[in-house]
Amino acid sequence: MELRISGPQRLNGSVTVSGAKNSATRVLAAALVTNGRVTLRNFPLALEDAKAKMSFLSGLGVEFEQRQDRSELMVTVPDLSLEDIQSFDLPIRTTYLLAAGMLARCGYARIPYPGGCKIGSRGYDLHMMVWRELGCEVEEKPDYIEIRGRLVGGQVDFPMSTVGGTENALICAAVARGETLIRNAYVTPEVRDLVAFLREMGARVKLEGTSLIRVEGDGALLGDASFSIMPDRIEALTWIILGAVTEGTVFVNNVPFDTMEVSLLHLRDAGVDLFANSDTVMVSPDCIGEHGVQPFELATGTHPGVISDMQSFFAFLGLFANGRSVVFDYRYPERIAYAHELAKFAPGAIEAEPGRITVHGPRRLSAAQVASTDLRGSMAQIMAAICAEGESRVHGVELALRGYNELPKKLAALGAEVVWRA
Ligand SMILES: CC(=O)N[C@H]1[C@@H](OP(=O)(O)OP(=O)(O)OC[C@H]2O[C@@H](n3ccc(=O)[nH]c3=O)[C@H](O)[C@@H]2O)O[C@H](CO)[C@@H](O)[C@@H]1O
Ligand SMILES: C=C(OP(=O)(O)O)C(=O)O
Repeated sequence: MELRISGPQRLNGSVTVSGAKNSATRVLAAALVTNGRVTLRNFPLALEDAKAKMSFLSGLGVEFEQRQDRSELMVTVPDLSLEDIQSFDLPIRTTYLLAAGMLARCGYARIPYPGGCKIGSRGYDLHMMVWRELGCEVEEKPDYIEIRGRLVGGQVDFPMSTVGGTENALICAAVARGETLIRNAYVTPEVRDLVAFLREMGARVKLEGTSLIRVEGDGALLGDASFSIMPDRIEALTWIILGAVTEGTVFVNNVPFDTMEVSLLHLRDAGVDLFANSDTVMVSPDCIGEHGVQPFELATGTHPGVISDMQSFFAFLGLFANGRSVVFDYRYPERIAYAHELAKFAPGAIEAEPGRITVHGPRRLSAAQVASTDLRGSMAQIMAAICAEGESRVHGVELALRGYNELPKKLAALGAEVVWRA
């Protein structure tokens, strides 16, 4: 899918941040461990990653009911049928989170190999470690990973900060028989959301500090739950940065400030002074002082710092800064393919090498034809096209739709004139 955009465009209007992709898609998998009915509010129903997971789960017999107008999703899980899975083609990252529900219901699981954005090495050995530590056997088959056994409590020691590993261990432990201790857990805001959801279903999860989690399970499925997905901090930052540089007045609603403090601090340090109340940010030309956006240097890494998924938006902001900005990414040093595409809007302004992107600003952007390489990179390219002089084409924007709920509607609400081509 291609997006054609004639710029530069000044954006005005208001946009409401949706439920977080990196919570909703996890909570959806965790809903498999209930024998009750789950109602998910603030659920990003149009998100491609959520739709892909729902479609796979429908094939296993999971029943969904949607209320589009209220962003609600009702989930009921009758018995799962794993023998008839026709295709294991599910190109999203968190397939491994489906294992807990399958194991708890069927005594075995068959899950697609984890996909997701191609942003460098993304192993899954720690997931296999989780299943094994909790009493199961794991076999890598040609088309899927098979896990067999009954989940029993155990001790999971992570050798590194892993979001996915922590989530997997949590969901498995919630339906395992006995106590599970998760050490060196990595508790991000989205992981906290998952913990809150598991508790809502009746799981006994105790956080001791931020890196030790104790889960008490009795080997049974959990109960009913009604839960509201947290707003997406990455989406919030996207609209704030876009609003700040397009010289209109943009209101961003439903901003989860407490989950993105460091990112907002970096924006302020760069001279972008936001107007904010309890959950709304207003950005207008007045937010940027008379000396313009200031160059900055920052490193993405683990929470509460700037996470890697926000990297491309800071690189984009660097194009408007008065001088040389540097963005380091220690977690995903190979996450630079998009930067080569972004550079086409300002030849010579961006140097990308593994782990480090240098941006020489300020630059007037000119139209370009670019290819999406990953979700956040695709969105940064759309932002650049809105700011660039002339008609740009961004190819492969289905990657952006993986992570931005109702993107066409939101761009239209901000007055962006864009043409979507299949
Ligand atoms: C710590 C971190 O920054 N996590 C990010 C990671 O989460 P995601 O959950 O995808 O990845 P993890 O946090 O689990 O993994 C972080 C690192 O550990 C490695 N690893 C992980 C699991 C495993 O079994 N073996 C293994 O080697 C990965 O290759 C990766 O380099 O990507 C997401 C999408 O960009 C981001 O939203 C998360 O903020
Ligand atoms: C890379 C991302 O997601 P995933 O882990 O689903 O590929 C992201 O959300 O930016």
